[in-house]
Amino acid sequence: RRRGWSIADFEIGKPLGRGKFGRVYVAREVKSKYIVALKVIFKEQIDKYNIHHQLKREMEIQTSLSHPNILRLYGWFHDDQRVFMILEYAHGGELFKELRKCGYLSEQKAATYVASLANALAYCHEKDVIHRDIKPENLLLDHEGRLKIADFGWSVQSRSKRHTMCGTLDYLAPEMVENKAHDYAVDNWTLGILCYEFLYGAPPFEAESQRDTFRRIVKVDLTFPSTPPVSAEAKNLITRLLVKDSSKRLSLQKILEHPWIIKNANPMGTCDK
Ligand SMILES: CC[C@@H](NC(=O)c1cc2[nH]nc(NC(=O)c3ccc(N4CCN(C)CC4)cc3)c2s1)c1ccccc1
Repeated sequence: RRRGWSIADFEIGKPLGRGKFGRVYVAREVKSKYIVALKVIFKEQIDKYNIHHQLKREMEIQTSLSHPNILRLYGWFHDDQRVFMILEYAHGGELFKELRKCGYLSEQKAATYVASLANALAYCHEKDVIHRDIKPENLLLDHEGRLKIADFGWSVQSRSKRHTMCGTLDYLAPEMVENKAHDYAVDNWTLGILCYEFLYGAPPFEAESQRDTFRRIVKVDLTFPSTPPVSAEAKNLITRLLVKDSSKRLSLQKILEHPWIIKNANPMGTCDK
C-alpha cells in the first residue's frame, strides 16, 4: 500500500460492543469487501485517561502476535479525533453470551476452550507477554467455534502499573488481589477459574460482596456443586490450577497433557455450534 489506511477505505456497519475506552463496529474494506471489526477510540478519552503509552505498547504487542486463538490486529490509523484499529472479525460473537445462554458447557467444549487458551498463553509467554486480564468477556468465537482472545489489556513481562480494580475480582489470582509481585502463573490461575466457570456456569469464588470474593480467593475456598455432574478428571485439573502458591500451579504444558484435556478437547480447537 502506498499510503496508510483511512476511514474512507471502510463501510461501517452495526456496533458490536463497547468497552471502557471505545466501541467496536463491524466494517467492510471497500476494495476487497473483506469483513473486519473496527475499534474506535476517541483521542479525548486517550488524553483524559492518559493511556497513550499503554495503548501504543498494547498495539505493538497485538500486532506482533500471530496465533489461531488470538484475535489479529491487522493495522491501525487515526484522524484528528479518533484512533482506529483494524481487527479480525470473529463471526461467532462473545463466548460468555454462549455460556449465559447454555448455563454451562459440555466437558468437550470446556476442554477445547481450555486447551485453546493454554496454547495461546504458552505462545504469549514465549514472547514475554502476560495477559493478566482473561475473562469470558474477552473471549470471542470465530465462524467455526474457535476461541479467540480479544483484548488489548496485554501487559509485557514486567509488572506494569497497577490497573485500577475496575470490574469483577472473580478472575484475579491471590497474588494480584494481595497486590504481590506476580508472574506468568497468574494466567494459569485464571485458566482454572475459567475451566470451573465453563463447567458450572459461574466462577468458583463468586460472592455477594467484593470483600467476600476477596476472602474466598485468598483462602482458595473451592467447592464443587453436585449439579451439573462434572467428571473427577475435570475437578482434578481445576484443583491443580487453583493453588495459592503460584509455583505449584500446573504448567501450561502439563495442562495440555492432562488426561481430561487429552480425552475431551477437540485437537482442531473448533466446536460445532
Ligand atoms: C472484548 C471487548 C472488546 N471487543 C473487541 O475488541 C472485539 C473485536 C471483535 N472482532 N469481532 C468481534 N465480533 C463481535 O463482537 C460479534 C458479536 C456478536 C455477533 N453475533 C451476535 C449473535 N448472532 C447470532 C451471531 C453474530 C458476532 C460478532 C469483535 S468484538 C472491546 C474493547 C473495547 C471496546 C469495545 C470492545
